[in-house]
Parts: sequence; structure tokens; C-alpha cells
Amino acid sequence: MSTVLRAVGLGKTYGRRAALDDCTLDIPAGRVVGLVGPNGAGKSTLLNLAVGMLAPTSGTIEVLGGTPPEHLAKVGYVAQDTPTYAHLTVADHLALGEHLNPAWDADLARRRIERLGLDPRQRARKLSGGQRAQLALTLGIAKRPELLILDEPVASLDPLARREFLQDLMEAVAEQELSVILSSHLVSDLERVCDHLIVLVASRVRLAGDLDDIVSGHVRVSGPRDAGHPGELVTASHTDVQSTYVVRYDGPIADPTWNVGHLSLEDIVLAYMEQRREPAVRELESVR
Ligand SMILES: Nc1ncnc2c1ncn2[C@@H]1O[C@H](COP(=O)(O)OP(=O)(O)OP(=O)(O)O)[C@@H](O)[C@H]1O
Repeated sequence: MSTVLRAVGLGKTYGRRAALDDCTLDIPAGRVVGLVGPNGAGKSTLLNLAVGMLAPTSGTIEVLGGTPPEHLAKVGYVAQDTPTYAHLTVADHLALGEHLNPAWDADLARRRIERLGLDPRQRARKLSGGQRAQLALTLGIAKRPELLILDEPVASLDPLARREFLQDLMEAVAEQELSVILSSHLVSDLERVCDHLIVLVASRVRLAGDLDDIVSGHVRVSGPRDAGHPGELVTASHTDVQSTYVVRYDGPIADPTWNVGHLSLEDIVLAYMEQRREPAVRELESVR
């Protein structure tokens, strides 16, 4: 299986502050990868490193087998706030895309713009936020990239526009051989479109894996206070008599000490986000 993004010990600091710390990742090709984490976690930093807009302070990153921005022609990037040129028309944007990108698919771009009902003569500043996001996605897709990177593309969209945007993205994934890395705060959206998830909290990768494995590999257990816990601890909460843990645990828990509960993907992501002021999960003690 080929890899679209490989990071080893990747770090980026601003002054003495780490925006991304010791990030090791291996993202397989052909996946739609969700990147989630609280504000300031380092998501945009990771994506900017992936397109070569930032240089690492430590470690290495490879995208499509090269050091960014080596293969930038094969990478589509829609930055946060889906930037477009305010004074250029929709048609100007397509012409610019054609001029700048050797593999530009003019037919695909025109058909998408028609289907979206965008007026080619309209200036970008007069488009709604949703229309601008769709225009930016069109530019990203028509480039015919091998990897499409989207930094919070749906943040400003209403629920309907969000759904349409994600449907269009999924169509593009189905039609083209495309890998996607998509950052968002909306776990339910990511759950709908992604098959792989990365959770970034306080500059560190806390969790990375296929969605199915993540959901099947975590449970909530509750039992007598301070009786320890099975598996690897993610978070704990206590009352006077009872402890409840979210743990990483693969397989059935037969021990009658524990009441075992299912966790949704959102529950799991939130549990990792709760760790933001605590040590990384691999440093936590696991009792079994
Ligand atoms: N140019 C910069 N100079 C100094 N610090 C920066 C700069 N860019 C980002 N940072 C810091 O790096 C950290 C990570 O920022 P980043 O934008 O990657 O987070 P994010 O996860 O994308 O956040 P959000 O969800 O709010 O977009 C933050 O603490 C931020 O303040």
C-alpha cells in the first residue's frame, strides 16, 4: 500500500512555543482522512507543512514520496476560509487555474460551475460563503490532484450547503483516484465522509487510525472506585463510590467488575480532547 503523507518526529515551533510536536504519521493512499482537534491544536500547521508553506523545525515530512513543496503540482490545497480573489470573476478563477496547473481539467471545472448554478461573470466578493467554498473546491478538484488537502472548508457553511459540499467531495473521490485530508471541528461530518481519522491535541497526535478500528477499539467501563481499569486509559472520572473510564481496549471484557458501554466516534474524540492538559496517552499508566 502506498503512502501519501509520512511524517517522522515532525515539529514546528514559533519562538519557544510548539505548534506541532513530535508528529509521526503514515497516511495510506486512497483514503479520506479526517483531521480533528481543538482550536490551536496544530491542524493548519500540519497542513501547511504538507504543502511546503511552512518548513519543519524538526523531523521530516514526505508527501507523495517527496519533500514538500516538491510535488505541489499533484496536490490540491484549499486553505482555511477558502480564499478566492475578491475582484476576479468565477471565469477568471477558472482561467487562472488552467494557466497555473498542467493537468487542469477545464471540462470538469465548467460542468461543476454550471451544475452549482454559479454565474461565470460574478465577482468572488459577491459570492456567498458557500458559493466561495464551492468555487475553491472546484479549483482544487479540477487541478486533478493525487492528494486534496482541505483546511476547514465547511466551517462557514449552513447545514444544507455543508451536506452538498461534502457530497460533491465524495463524488470527486469516487470519480478520480484521489486521496483527501480534511480538517474540521465537526466530527459528525468527518464520520460521514472519512475512513481514517487523526486526532491532534495540544500539538501532539493523540490518535490515528481507521474509523472502524477506532470505534471498535475503545469502550467506556464503570465499576467500583479505584479498582483499576482494563486496557489503556484515555480519560477517567470518579464519584465517591464509582469510577468511569474511557479506555483503549480491543476485544470483549468478561470481568463482571465492569459495566461496559459503547462509545460513538464523537465520544471518543471528545475523550482525547479532554486530555489537553494531561500527559500524552502513551505516557499514561495502563493497568491490566
Ligand atoms: N504565524 C504564527 N506565529 C506564531 N504562532 C503561530 C503562528 N501560526 C500558528 N501559531 C500557533 O501555533 C499553534 C497551532 O496553530 P494552528 O493554526 O496550527 O492550529 P489549528 O489546530 O489549525 O487551530 P484552529 O482550529 O483554531 O484553526 C497555535 O498555538 C497558534 O497560536
